[in-house]
Amino acid sequence: MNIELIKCHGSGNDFLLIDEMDGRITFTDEERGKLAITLCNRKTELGADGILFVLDSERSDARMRVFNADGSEASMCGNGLRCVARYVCEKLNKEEAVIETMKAHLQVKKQDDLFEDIPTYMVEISPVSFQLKDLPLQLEKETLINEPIEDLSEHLSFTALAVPNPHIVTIVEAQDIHSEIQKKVSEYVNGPNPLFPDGVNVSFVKPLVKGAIYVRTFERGVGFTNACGTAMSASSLVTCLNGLNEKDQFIEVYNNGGKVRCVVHETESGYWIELIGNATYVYRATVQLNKMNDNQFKVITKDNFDAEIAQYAKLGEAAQQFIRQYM
Ligand SMILES: N[C@@H](CCC[C@H](N)C(=O)O)C(=O)O
Repeated sequence: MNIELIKCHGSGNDFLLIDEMDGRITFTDEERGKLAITLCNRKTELGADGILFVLDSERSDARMRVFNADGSEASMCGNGLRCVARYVCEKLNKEEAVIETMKAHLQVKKQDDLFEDIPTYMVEISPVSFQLKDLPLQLEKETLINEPIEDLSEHLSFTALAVPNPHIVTIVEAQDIHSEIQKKVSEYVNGPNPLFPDGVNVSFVKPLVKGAIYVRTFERGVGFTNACGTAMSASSLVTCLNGLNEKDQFIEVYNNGGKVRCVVHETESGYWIELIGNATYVYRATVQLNKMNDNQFKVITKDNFDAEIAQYAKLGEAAQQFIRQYM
């Protein structure tokens, strides 16, 4: 079978986007997981952090399902949702839309370009929960806010939250960002362990100046990525709770793939976060897939979005220059 796909990224967190909306192509869940393992493999011509499947939705404009590179399905993906937002808005010729995800129907909206000629979208990150059962994190307490987790580290304090995929966030000094500790902690909580039966995304946050933070994330089901949208949203919220940033104000979130902008809101029903950033297309490809032969595949056509790639490289360089001043 032939599959048409778009390689895209949000802050260098890259995905293969496959449209199942028009019914010409559809997969079972088992096939989606296997496809993610095969096509996301970095040793192949494609390679990505995950696959975004775009499907029809009964209530919303479209539905997104996200599979990590290891074949596991995630309940949410912020950077991926921006790419899906662009794809769906352009397909339906709309400026805004609602996308169904595993646990919520979320607003997405085209924004003014974050940087010259960079297609930019806002996506809603919600619901947010601090209940440990929602991650899950198996500790004898209901929440964990700025507290050590004995098995992980003697000096780090973590906040656990689901947005709604699971995250732990710690605010650190530059030396912790550059040390091996994040890798050690992340591999522990994403391997067989008594605390996180489903694994967890692990973010180290370094405040840069008021209104600007740097976030590095080890993603469940992937490993270290250039950026993780839900993690940057969760981290922005945690910095507000710690008095480092303000609600309802822009927080510039720098990462190894560029930067996004978050705004934390609190309403009667809880917190939600605006995640604003690029939705960049890298190439459009046709892939010939042999399902009968272990998903072996061949890339038949590949058309690069050269102008978009070049423009994003400028944003990436400006972001890295900013980070270097403070780290
Ligand atoms: N990269 C994503 C999150 C993808 C899912 C995550 N690895 C998980 O398993 O929860 C993002 O941008 O939010």
